Amino acid sequence: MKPNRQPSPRGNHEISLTGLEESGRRSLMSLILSATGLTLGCFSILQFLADNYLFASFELLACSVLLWGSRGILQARRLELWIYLYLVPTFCFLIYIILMPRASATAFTWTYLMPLLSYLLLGKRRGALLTLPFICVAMLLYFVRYDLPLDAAGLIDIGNAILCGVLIIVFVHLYESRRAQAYQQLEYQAQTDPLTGVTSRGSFKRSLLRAIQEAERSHNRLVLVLMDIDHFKSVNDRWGHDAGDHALCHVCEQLLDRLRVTDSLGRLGGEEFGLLLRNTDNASATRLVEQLRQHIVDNPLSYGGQPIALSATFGLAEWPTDGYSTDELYRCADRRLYSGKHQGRNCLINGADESPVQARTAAEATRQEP
Ligand SMILES: Nc1nc2c(ncn2[C@@H]2O[C@H](COP(=O)(O)OP(=O)(O)OP(=O)(O)O)[C@@H](O)[C@H]2O)c(=O)[nH]1
Repeated sequence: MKPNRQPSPRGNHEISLTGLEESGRRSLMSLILSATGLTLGCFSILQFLADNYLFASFELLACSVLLWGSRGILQARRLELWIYLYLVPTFCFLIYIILMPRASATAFTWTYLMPLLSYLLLGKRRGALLTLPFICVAMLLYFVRYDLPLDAAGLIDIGNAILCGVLIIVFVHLYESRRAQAYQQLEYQAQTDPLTGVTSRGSFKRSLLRAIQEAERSHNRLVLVLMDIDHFKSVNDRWGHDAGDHALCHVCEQLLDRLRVTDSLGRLGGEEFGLLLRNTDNASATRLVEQLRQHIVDNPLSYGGQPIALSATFGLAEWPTDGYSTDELYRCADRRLYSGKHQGRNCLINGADESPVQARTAAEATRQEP
């Protein structure tokens, strides 16, 4: 029943990846920076007590930078770059504490943080790519540094260290795969109207905002069209709610058949839809919407072998002529849509005089007749 095709790319998936997922990563990164900063703060006190002043001062400095960064990262522009700038020096430092002159024999346990941090902050693929070389080097250096005997006790020590590291990597890899899948599903559900499969209201409005921002930069025009199916209540009343649901999907299919891949279609609620037509002006959009309107009329829904006639009314607003902000543009298209409803439905209103395009076209044709 769902239309299986949406014009693509819709822009919304991009938004989601840098939206839901990124905001999660951002707050996680902030938390990790605070935790690392506080840990280093504690260690700097211990280093001071151990008269290791140089190291203590370095840790205190790093602690201040990290605590400051934990706030800054919430607004930072290039999140991924900052993640690498945090992870690579941290991993180098974790390796260094295995090698430093008076290092504790248990210092290598810190290397187990590597897979956790990189998978959580970079995801599965990039997390694995960053972790593996660092953890291999760390293990190698540890074994060289401590020269473990190859008797039973030494082999058990080596086995413990390696097995624990491998298990952490496997678990974190599995966890991150599941988490990424769950995020994708969540994003899809948040962006998609479950009945028709077209973009949801929230996602459509975000697309409109982004399209306006892009149009501001590129000095292109764009058109917002609001569409409402006519007398939809009587479809439900006469044929039943299931027929109404089929009618909604059917209309979406008719629209998607004709839209360009750069256009977007969203369900704004009930039987009202929004069309976002990028890089186009009022005149070209009017031609397209007229075709869409006619296409819906010409293709009634076949339900249980019976044809159900459908039609829709459209209100069109062009950016920036009819409104500059999303709200202004939306209000203008909405006013025209309801003006079309009052003027008899099954029509398109595209201009300030608020008369249906069809009526004007027919009047012009009559005037041109000899
Ligand atoms: N089947 C079905 N009906 C829905 C859905 N969402 C809203 N509706 C129905 O859509 C109908 C909308 O009715 P009205 O707002 O009166 O609009 P209309 O009958 O289309 O009249 P006009 O818009 O003035 O042409 C209501 O009966 C809602 O119950 C849905 O998801 N499925």
